[in-house]
Amino acid sequence: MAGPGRGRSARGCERPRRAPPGSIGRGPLRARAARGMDAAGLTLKLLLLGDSAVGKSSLLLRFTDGAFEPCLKPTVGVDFKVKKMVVDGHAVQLAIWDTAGQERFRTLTPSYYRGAQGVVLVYDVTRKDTFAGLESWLNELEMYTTKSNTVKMLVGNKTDKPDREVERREGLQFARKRSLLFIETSAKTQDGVQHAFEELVIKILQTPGLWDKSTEKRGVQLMESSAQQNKSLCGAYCPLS
Ligand SMILES: Nc1nc2c(ncn2[C@@H]2O[C@H](COP(=O)(O)OP(=O)(O)OP(=O)(O)O)[C@@H](O)[C@H]2O)c(=O)[nH]1
Repeated sequence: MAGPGRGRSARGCERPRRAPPGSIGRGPLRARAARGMDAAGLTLKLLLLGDSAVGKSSLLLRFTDGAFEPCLKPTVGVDFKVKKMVVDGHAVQLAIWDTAGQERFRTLTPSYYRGAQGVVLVYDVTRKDTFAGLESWLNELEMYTTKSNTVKMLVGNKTDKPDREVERREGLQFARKRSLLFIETSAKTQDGVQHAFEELVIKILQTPGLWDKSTEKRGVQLMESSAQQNKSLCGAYCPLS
């Protein structure tokens, strides 16, 4: 059965994963938080969730660096990247958390979820088990999320591959049933990737109470030591100094 941490491996390559230039990478977190609002405007916390190897890190890499790596190793613990964008005239800074799909690498679960305004829930359209696992991820989300109105987007990834096991209409149906935004993507060809994050941010900005100043005090400092990852993950805001 699929679900948090139970997805089968679908990588087929073992080359070590390198952090791309400019990335905060999979090692120690190097970001420092300041205040909730800064010159870049508002900072929003987004999470990537889904079974192992569905392409969460690849979507993040494509979105933040415009790159794709055919051989990525599993995320261990948590990765974190920042991306600035202007959406509907609003300058926003996205603090995007990439979580490990494999259970054995998931050590900080409740902290990931705290204060997230948006969640990208990813499955692989060529692996039915990752689609079946969505319910477990939604249950986990319900258990740990601290905001009742967190915006959720369902993403069916790897549409470039020929061996599809989940049809678009199945994804759409599931998303409708669970009140999720929905889009299909390919991190490889970049199809739909920018659109997915833009739509999510637009919806967050349209949701009253999700990003207003009352949550500004939640900003915390992210330390350089990897040991600190356990203790000081972001709240609603994670601005960098
Ligand atoms: N063809 C194709 N391959 C992809 C796509 N997205 C990711 N991959 C490949 O799928 C494998 C797994 O991708 P990752 O991005 O590491 O998956 P993940 O969900 O972050 O995995 P965990 O870190 O274990 O949770 C990698 O070898 C990627 O290159 C895609 O859109 N198309």
